[in-house]
Order: sequence, then C-alpha cells, then structure tokens
Amino acid sequence: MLQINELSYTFGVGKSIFEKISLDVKTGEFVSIIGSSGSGKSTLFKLVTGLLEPDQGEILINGGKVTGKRLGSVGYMPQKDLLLPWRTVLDNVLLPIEVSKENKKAKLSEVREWLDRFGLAAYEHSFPNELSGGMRQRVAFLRTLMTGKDLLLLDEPFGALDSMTKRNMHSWLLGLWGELQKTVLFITHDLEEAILLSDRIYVLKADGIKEWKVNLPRPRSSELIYQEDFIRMRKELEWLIQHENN
Ligand SMILES: Nc1ncnc2c1ncn2[C@@H]1O[C@H](COP(=O)(O)OP(=O)(O)OP(=O)(O)O)[C@@H](O)[C@H]1O
Repeated sequence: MLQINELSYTFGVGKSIFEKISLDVKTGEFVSIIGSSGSGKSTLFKLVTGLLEPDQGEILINGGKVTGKRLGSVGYMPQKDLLLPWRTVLDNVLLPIEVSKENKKAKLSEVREWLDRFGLAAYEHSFPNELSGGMRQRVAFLRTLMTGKDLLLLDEPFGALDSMTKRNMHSWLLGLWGELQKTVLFITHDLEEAILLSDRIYVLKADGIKEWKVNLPRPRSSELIYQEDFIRMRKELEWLIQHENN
C-alpha cells in the first residue's frame, strides 16, 4: 500500500534528515516507526502526506506517486489531538465528512454507531474540554478514521497519556484492530507499545533505517508485556536502537 524508495530530505542548507531511506507497508499491516527525538519521524509523515516534497526518491500510495497536488490520500492524526474546542464530539468527528462535502445527514447513523463502539456515545454533545485525555484521543482517532482513508498515519497518539490510560488504550485498540481493516503507520517512542501493536517496526537512526519483525501471534492482549518472550524482544529492540551501525 505504501512504498518509499530511496527517499532523501534536507531542511534548508545542509540539514540532512534522511538519505536514501526505503520502507514499505502492506495492506492491513500495523507498522511502527521508532527513533530518537529529532530523527525525522514527523518529517517522514509530512512527506507521506505530501505536505513536504522529497529532494530525491519517491513515495507511492497504492502505486500512485505522492505529490503536494494530491493531498488527502491518507488519514493523518498529528501528535496533538487538535480537536476544535468550539465543536461538540459529534461535530468534531463529522469534520472530515464536511470537508469532503459528503452528505452529513446520510452518514449520521454510521458515525453514531462508531461513537458507540469507541465508548463515546454518551458524550456526543460534550465539548473537548469536558473529556479526559484518553477520550480526547479516541475522538481524534475516530475523526481520522472518518476520513475513510485506508492508510492511517498516527503520530504518537498516546504519547501524552499516563501509563494506566495508555495501557487501557492499548487493550481497546488491540480489540478494535481486527475489525478495522485499516493499514496503520504509527510513530512512537514507547518500545513496549511498538512491540505490542505492530507487525513490523522500523528503527530510524542516523545511519539509516532498520526493519524489525514482531513475531507475536494475533489476537494479542496487553498482558503480553509480562511474558518472557516479550521482555526478550524488548531487550533486543533496545539494543538495536542503542547501537549505531547495527
Ligand atoms: N520546518 C523546519 N525547518 C528546519 N528544521 C526542521 C523543521 N522541522 C523540523 N526540523 C528539524 O528536523 C529534524 C527532525 O524533526 P522531526 O520533528 O521530524 O523529528 P521527530 O523524530 O519527529 O522528533 P520528535 O520525536 O521529538 O517528535 C529536527 O532536527 C528538527 O529540528
């Protein structure tokens, strides 16, 4: 679904962010990108959305080349939830439907069903400032889902949540994942989260990008993190991140 070939990008004069990195995401996969702060993860997302143009290389979505003129081919959830404070939960979730000029009324019952599945049915008339952090993230995620795009780019969606809420969000997302049938590219700093949720992980490092497969069967439960296999994987991944040129 997503193919990135030998992508290079430099900010301004000489600030090289990537040099010839390649990666791919297959239909239905959940793939994470981890890397230290400033390694270029968010920049990569901006390139995939078409907000930035690469210096070299190409990005293909379903075989079509991404360019600034074809924005809107992915669902993008940025680091901050960016909910509109003056809109209710329902109106925030309806935003992509309004933007794409679809018939809002025709979509209303489908959107309400999703609100219910996301545990938000009782809050459809609430405003963002009346919600907890975890609920706001669910609203933002649902809004991204309502773009109807098959490829979702999620930039650290749970980064600002406390560890208990994050754990609950993991269980919730793992439960939902089977029925979503979406392809996800996910940025995180949290190794546990990356292993638990992903089929594959790309580690973005100064010397390039490394692929790491997560050999854990699905369906998965958030309890997996206590298992020996999981702890071993986590150590392996930590080692890969800490040692350049590996
Ligand atoms: N508009 C810009 N102009 C110049 N440099 C920029 C710009 N945006 C980002 N950078 C630089 O590019 C590098 C990569 O930034 P980016 O935000 O992609 O990193 P990141 O891996 O997502 O970081 P974090 O994990 O902290 O969110 C950083 O050194 C940053 O300072």
